[in-house]
Amino acid sequence: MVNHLRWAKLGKDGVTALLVLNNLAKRLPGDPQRWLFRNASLHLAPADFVAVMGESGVGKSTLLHIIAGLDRPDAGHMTFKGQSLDTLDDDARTLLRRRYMGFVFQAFHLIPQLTVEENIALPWRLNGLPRRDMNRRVKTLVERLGIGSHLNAWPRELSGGEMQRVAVARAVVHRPSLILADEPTGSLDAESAETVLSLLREVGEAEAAAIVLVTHSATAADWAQRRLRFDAQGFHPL
Ligand SMILES: Nc1ncnc2c1ncn2[C@@H]1O[C@H](COP(=O)(O)OP(=O)(O)OP(=O)(O)O)[C@@H](O)[C@H]1O
Repeated sequence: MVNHLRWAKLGKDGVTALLVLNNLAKRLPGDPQRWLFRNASLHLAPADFVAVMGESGVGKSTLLHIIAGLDRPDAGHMTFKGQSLDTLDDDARTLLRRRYMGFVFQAFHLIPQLTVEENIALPWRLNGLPRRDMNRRVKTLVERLGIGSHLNAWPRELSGGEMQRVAVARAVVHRPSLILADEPTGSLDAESAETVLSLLREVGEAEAAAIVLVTHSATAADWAQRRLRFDAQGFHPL
């Protein structure tokens, strides 16, 4: 037990881990006799930027959901900021996710009843961060992402690429420690994709936030410091 905790807190180079996945496994949702993936082990330090590639359906989104506490593994262990996630209940996971994580969902998941500005500001408000700094933070992000003229629009009025950039702004607005981005450039042209990736990298550097970027794009993956392939046997260096 002591050894496990020591390993969880310190990487091989002695850097304190932000996130440690230790042999995570998940059964196939529709066929629990079979494994979707096994042996998923990963060590992320603050400011790490990792790209995860892999065939469609291997479980990359499922893995991100597990890291965020939106799904549970069927085996294995996880620690975040040195704390074991294995025994946390759903409320505690929600609090941890809200404060320390930012998630860019593949399907965006913007809230249709909120404007663009309200969607982006939501994590800021939910965390009770100082209101006086909120508008400036949102404005900086939307201008950087080229969606500044849509602040008062409803999500249904946006193109797919605009929705995706709103989702990116919402994922980073509260300066999370860990950004989980599921295909965050999938709906974007090359120039917008570059804007999004440079913003993610900049936020990562400024806040020492770690980034897990799931992508099918080799160009997008090139922005990361480390590239990994994910399959039914876990992670492999690319
Ligand atoms: N809620 C669910 N119910 C049933 N099956 C599911 C559910 N969620 C995911 N799956 C299945 O689990 C497998 C992994 O899905 P997942 O979305 O994690 O893969 P992925 O690697 O992210 O794929 P892609 O690259 O296409 O986004 C797929 O076979 C999918 O059909």
